[in-house]
Amino acid sequence: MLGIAFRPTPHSHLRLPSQQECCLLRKTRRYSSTLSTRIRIIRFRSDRDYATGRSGGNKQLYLGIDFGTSGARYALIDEQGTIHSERKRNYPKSLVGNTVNWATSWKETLFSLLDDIPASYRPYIASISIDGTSATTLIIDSKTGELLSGPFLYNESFPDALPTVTSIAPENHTVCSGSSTLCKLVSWWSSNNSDQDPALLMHQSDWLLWLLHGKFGVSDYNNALKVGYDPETDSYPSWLLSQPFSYMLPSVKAPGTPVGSVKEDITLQYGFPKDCAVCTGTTDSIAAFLAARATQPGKAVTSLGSTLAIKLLSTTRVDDARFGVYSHRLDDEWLVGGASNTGGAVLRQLFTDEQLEELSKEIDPSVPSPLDYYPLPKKGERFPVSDPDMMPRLHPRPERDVEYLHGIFESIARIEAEGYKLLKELGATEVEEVFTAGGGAKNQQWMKIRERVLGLPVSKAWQTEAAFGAALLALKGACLLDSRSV
Ligand SMILES: Nc1ncnc2c1ncn2[C@@H]1O[C@H](COP(=O)(O)OP(=O)(O)O)[C@@H](O)[C@H]1O
Ligand SMILES: O=C(CO)[C@H](O)[C@H](O)COP(=O)(O)O
Repeated sequence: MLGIAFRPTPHSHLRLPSQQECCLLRKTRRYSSTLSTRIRIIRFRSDRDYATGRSGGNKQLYLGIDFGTSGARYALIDEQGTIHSERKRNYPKSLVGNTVNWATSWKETLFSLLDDIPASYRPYIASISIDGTSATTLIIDSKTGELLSGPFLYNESFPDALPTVTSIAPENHTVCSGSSTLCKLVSWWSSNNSDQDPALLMHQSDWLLWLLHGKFGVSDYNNALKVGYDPETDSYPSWLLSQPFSYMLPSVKAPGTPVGSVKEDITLQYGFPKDCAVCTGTTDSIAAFLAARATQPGKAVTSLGSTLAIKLLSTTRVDDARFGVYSHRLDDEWLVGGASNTGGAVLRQLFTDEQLEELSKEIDPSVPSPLDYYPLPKKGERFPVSDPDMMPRLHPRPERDVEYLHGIFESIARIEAEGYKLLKELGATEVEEVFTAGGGAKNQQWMKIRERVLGLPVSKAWQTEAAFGAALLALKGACLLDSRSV
């Protein structure tokens, strides 16, 4: 599968603390391992710094890899946030019978992307992190690493497990949704617990990182949220630890925490430094939030990828499974939001990216569309309505495709607006500005439609690729390692 090659061009925007500043921060022990502190430091840099793209001349590079719904991409940055190389690959369709063998496809994509990194950069890669789709779950043999079951994808629903999950978890807990990781685990357990060697639950990014560092069962508190991990107490709750399958749960660290070095055979094959660190990851929509560099409560990021995931920085935590609302931890603040199944996947069923681009030019975003759809790629919705049986609504289809597309954009914008309205009603900090990430961020007409429907400033995020956010986690992990060695 040919990737789409980007020329390795330095983008001089993000001004991260230079090596010297990192050392100073560490020496004064003021340096917080929290990422929001790091992003705040970045934010307070003057625009002049960004404009001049001052390069620290730093040789160390940090690799972030984003495993989204339709494809994966990497970003290779330095401490100044300059992107030295980036590349995207769609997933090869590794079929087993008529079904896609996702684990093989992701593994092939991971090592193809490592192959894509220019060899001249590889000896300088100090650390790596990977983000993946949330609640995408694999059941692994904890002795051999063999895949016992799954992957169960982020939007797959297991209603058979809901009665058990709702009987053990607190009311309206995040796990009380058919697509939660815990429902996937309970569904598997109910039909496999008797005859399996010690099995282990891994999330997509945990598993991909394990391929690099070789240590079983390490996750992060963003990916572990939907299996029941409590990011506030930074522990699994007793109602979960008391379950017979609790031995399958991974250990949990903060995103961007060093787990180990890249395995020797991989460092030799690719020419990475022998101490290249592999750091815990996060979910794709949180990586997109990190990339957008929003650091004040009230700022939000909408990831317009195959799905529509919203993340609002809030001083208050809000969780309510009735509506698919949950709060992720971002160091000492909360990312409140949810993920709808609407979004780019529906668009891709109807139009090619080229058609989207051409038809969008004919849309007048200032004129509301009278068409009222609920665009879904198939049955099932997670947020702002949690209903595994909700059917797509994409009719009547007008004669002209441009009118149809306008109606779909407007309808997705209405779902986005409903999502932010719901978060406010549930007590989250009120949204005041929305940055846009993902493939949909390139569409100016859609951006204007969203701005009109949301009644808020809506703009393209400063970095629209989640891979950049994952690279920030790799940078955080490298700084943590340095601070331990000071
Ligand atoms: N010009 C465009 N306008 C709106 N949406 C677009 C445009 N180009 C691509 N997309 C959408 O972007 C999505 C891919 O975005 P991406 O962030 O790569 O998704 P993911 O990471 O979820 O796979 C596709 O579903 C596609 O429909
Ligand atoms: O829609 C998705 C795939 O792109 C994921 O669900 C997305 O990661 C949102 O989950 P979270 O809010 O936990 O990050």
